[in-house]
This record gives sequence, C-alpha cells and structure tokens, in this order.
Amino acid sequence: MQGARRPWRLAAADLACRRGDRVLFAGVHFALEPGDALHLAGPNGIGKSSLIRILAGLLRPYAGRVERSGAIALADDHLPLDGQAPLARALDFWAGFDGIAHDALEAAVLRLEIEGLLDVPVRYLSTGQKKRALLALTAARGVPIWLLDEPLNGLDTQGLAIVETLIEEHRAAGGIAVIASHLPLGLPDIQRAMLADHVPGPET
Ligand SMILES: Nc1ncnc2c1ncn2[C@@H]1O[C@H](COP(=O)(O)OP(=O)(O)OP(=O)(O)O)[C@@H](O)[C@H]1O
Repeated sequence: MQGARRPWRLAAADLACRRGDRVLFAGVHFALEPGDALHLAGPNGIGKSSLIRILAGLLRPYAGRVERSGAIALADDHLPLDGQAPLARALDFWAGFDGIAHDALEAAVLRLEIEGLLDVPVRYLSTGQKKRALLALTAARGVPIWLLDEPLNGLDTQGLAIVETLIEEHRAAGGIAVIASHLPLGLPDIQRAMLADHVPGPET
C-alpha cells in the first residue's frame, strides 16, 4: 500500500442522510483506524449505498460530517470497463487511466482468479465474474480505504472466500474497509452499523 506509514482514518460523526423528502438514517457514528473494518448492514432500501456514497464524497450528508485521511477506492455496482473490449484490454485501459501499476494489476487478476477470462469481452462476463474484475481493480489500486458496496453479490463460495481473505489482508497491511452488505460477513473483529437502528421517528 502506498505510504503505509500514514495514519489512515475514516470517521463519521452524527451522520444523517436524506433522499427526496425522507430522512433515511440519522445519528450514525463510527471511527475507523488502520486495520479496522465496518459492516453496514440492513435491509434493501435502508440507505447502505447512500452511506457509502456519502463516505466517498459523492453525496452530501443531510447532517453530521465525515472525516477522512487517506485515499479511497470505491467499488459499487458500476463496472468502469469497456463492455466491448476483451477483459485484458479493458483492465489495462482503466489501469492506465487510474494510475494502477501493471504488476499490481497482474497480481490482483491472479488473486481474483480471473486470468482465464482475459480474452473474453467484458459484456460476456457473468455477474460474479464482473464482480471479481471490479474487486481486482479495487485491490490493485493500493489505496488505504476501501468502500465496498455489496462486494459479495453474485460471488460463488470460492469467490466469497477469496474476497474475505483479500479484505483481511488489506486490514493486516493497515488498510480500512467499509463493507455494505445484507449478507453476513465472516470477518473477525469487525464493527457493525445496523442502519435500521438509525431510522428516525415520524416526527423527524
Ligand atoms: N436520488 C434519489 N432520490 C430519492 N430517493 C432516492 C434516491 N436515491 C435513492 N433513493 C432512495 O433511498 C433509499 C435508500 O437507497 P439505498 O440504495 O441507499 O439503499 P440500500 O440500503 O443500499 O438498498 P439495497 O440493499 O437494495 O442496495 C431507497 O428507498 C431509494 O429508493
């Protein structure tokens, strides 16, 4: 990880989110230091993706603030790869655009076990294969803070194990991970934010 001695940090203080005329959640607090991970849990529509977008700086909070020290990699449901290109070319293009080192990309491709798909056009990849490609890009970026929105969706059992191990290695190297998922996570010592506990009452 680039500059691994820096004191990475991601914290939320009294965070609230409003979408349309509805306050989705309020009073969300957490503080993540190097090696920490946070599981954002809750049912469909509770606001997990919205919180990830707030943490990424893509959505303004309705109240509260985010404190962040360290670069972020966001993996959401958008795969930033050219659907017409074979996976290898699409990954190379994005790596060049995003400043990802070739060696790091190669290692991540092997790690996610997608090396056998490099000749396949991106549009032909299955849901789980696309998810693996997206997570390979995330891992290859070498940044300290990962924001992962439903990273396990579409993955098979082996894929789940690979991604959980990847997150654990990232933490062991001093990284921080925020994982929005309605699925249980088999990660040790992980903080949990249950967004359903932060839904404001009708008077809010
Ligand atoms: N631009 C918008 N304007 C109004 N409401 C929105 C907007 N974007 C999202 N919402 C609503 O905000 C709520 C939370 O959406 P969000 O995607 O954050 O939930 P989620 O917990 O990630 O859901 P899921 O588990 O289904 O992915 C949903 O009810 C959604 O319809």
